[in-house]
Amino acid sequence: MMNKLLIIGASGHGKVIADIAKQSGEWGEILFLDDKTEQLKVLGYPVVGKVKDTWKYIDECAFVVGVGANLTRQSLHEELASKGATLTSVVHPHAIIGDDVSIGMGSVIMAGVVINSGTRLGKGCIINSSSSLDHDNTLGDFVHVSPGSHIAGTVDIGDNTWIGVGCTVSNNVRITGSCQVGAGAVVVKDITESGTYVGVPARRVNL
Ligand SMILES: CC(=O)SCCNC(=O)CCNC(=O)[C@H](O)C(C)(C)COP(=O)(O)OP(=O)(O)OC[C@H]1O[C@@H](n2cnc3c(N)ncnc32)[C@H](O)[C@@H]1OP(=O)(O)O
Repeated sequence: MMNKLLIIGASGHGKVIADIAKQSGEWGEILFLDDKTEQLKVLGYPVVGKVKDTWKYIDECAFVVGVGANLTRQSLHEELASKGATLTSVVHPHAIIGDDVSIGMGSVIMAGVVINSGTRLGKGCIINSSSSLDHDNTLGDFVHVSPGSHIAGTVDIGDNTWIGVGCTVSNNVRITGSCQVGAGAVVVKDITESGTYVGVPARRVNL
């Protein structure tokens, strides 16, 4: 098994992934590729090049995309997959993951998360700090559940949907793909059309 982790993106989200990877104890070396930073090290880990340098590391590293924006994360993830890169998930040792939970490749599970049994996550998801997914949820690909959000049981969330910080989603609700659910929203009914939803109860807004 590879013991070098290469994180694409060295900004805030990438930095948190590096910290989780270190705490997991699973990686001997942690590296970044980043197109913007001029820093040689971030959080003490070397920035070894730009995203175009991926090919240099493809045989020796496992990869995870450390970009919060769902569509950008998806496109980088898919580019890596098409080049034959090994994509990996990163799970904080203080996340509680129940039995019969599946986590798609390239997903990141942060500190304080609880995921209960029967829940399925697609690839490239972010389950951010102190959020919870109760039993039998199904999340598509490249979903982001922001910090402190709570998703009750038997909820479906479609591809690329972003659940903002501090949201609540009631049980048995379906949220279609490509939605933004604003900070603090409470979703109590199915959301069947992509768009932005805010408030309590959550309603669609045209921003
Ligand atoms: C570790 C991390 O940091 S993970 C990232 C966590 N971040 C988040 O969860 C952020 C979630 N984002 C939001 O809630 C955003 O406000 C969005 C996506 C809903 C809307 O963003 P924008 O399109 O930039 O809207 P903007 O800020 O201009 O607000 C437009 C209007 O909607 C209102 N509004 C915006 N967000 C919300 C919200 N969550 N709930 C209620 N009203 C809202 C604003 O007050 C404003 O109203 P006004 O026109 O009467 O002044």
